[in-house]
Amino acid sequence: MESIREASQRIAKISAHLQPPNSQTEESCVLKRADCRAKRGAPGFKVAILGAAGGIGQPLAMLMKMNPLVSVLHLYDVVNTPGVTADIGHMDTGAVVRGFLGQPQLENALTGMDLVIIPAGVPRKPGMTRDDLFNINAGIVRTLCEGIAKCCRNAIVNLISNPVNSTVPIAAEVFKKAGTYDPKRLLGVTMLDVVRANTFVAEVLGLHPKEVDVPVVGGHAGVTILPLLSQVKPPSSFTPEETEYLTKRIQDGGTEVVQAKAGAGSATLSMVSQSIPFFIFIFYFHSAALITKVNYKIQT
Ligand SMILES: NC(=O)C1=CN([C@@H]2O[C@H](COP(=O)(O)OP(=O)(O)OC[C@H]3O[C@@H](n4cnc5c(N)ncnc54)[C@H](O)[C@@H]3O)[C@@H](O)[C@H]2O)C=CC1
Ligand SMILES: O=C([O-])CC(=O)C(=O)O
Repeated sequence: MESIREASQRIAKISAHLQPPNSQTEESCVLKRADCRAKRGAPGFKVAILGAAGGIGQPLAMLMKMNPLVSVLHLYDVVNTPGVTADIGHMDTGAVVRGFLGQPQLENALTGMDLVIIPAGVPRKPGMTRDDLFNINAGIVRTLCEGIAKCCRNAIVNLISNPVNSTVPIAAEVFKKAGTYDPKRLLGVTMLDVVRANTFVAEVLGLHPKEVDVPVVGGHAGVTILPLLSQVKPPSSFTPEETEYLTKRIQDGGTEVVQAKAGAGSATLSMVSQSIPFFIFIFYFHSAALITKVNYKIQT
């Protein structure tokens, strides 16, 4: 009869793929990556998501894996990246997916990246302002940006972690200290304010949201969010009541979701919904150098 030890070994071997020794499951595979006919280096952008196992990180990773402009996708988090990487990695789209778990793997996650997107950190709970997240998220963003300055100094950096009004300046200071700061390559992601503004204004005007374009300027917290209702396309006029309602709803949109989720986090799906158009915009208009690189790769 099979000993308990042998049975345990056999079960461990069969289920090895469920708990890869690290995010790269190479050790547990019969066929090594080097033996595969598909080689790396397909044309496209190399994208890292830091905080990839979270409420924003997971759907964002899925959409990035579906994006034909992305050739390599690195998923980094301090928890759960093996599972998310295995899941996303089974999608039958072109990008090569690799997972990285914990601080010791941060540098590998960042090396060679063209675009780094950061939703790492804690979301707020009902009763909190975004500023209440500062003490925790500032330190997280600082550490991640120090890694970026060291490992991919020319990458475009998109900060999602709140308070965006403060995490962007923190990142700027880290990059200035490292001598890598380029204001054109550091962006806070506030697209959600535009998404909400288009939705709410369209509702008031009785139009489809895709027919409406509402410019929103300023920051990403309460009264710093400034919808320019006088500049709405198509040109529209609003009653004082409509102006007050729209301004308040757009400015408090994040709080509306936080309260509705009742402690289970903040906006994730609406946040990610416009990410692909936003990041395609970034790919094309914020980095001529990257586009040149991709064109070059496609031609060779
Ligand atoms: N800019 C915007 O429009 C929006 C920003 N946010 C912000 O995005 C952030 C993330 O939100 P969710 O994804 O909902 O939160 P979440 O808690 O679901 O996910 C955050 C992820 O970050 C990871 N993390 C924590 N410390 C880390 C570290 N040192 N290195 C790498 N990863 C780390 C966590 O393990 C977790 O997987 C929050 O700060 C939230 O306020 C949320 C919605 C909209
Ligand atoms: O409000 C929050 O905490 C998350 C956020 O930034 C948003 O939904 O706009």
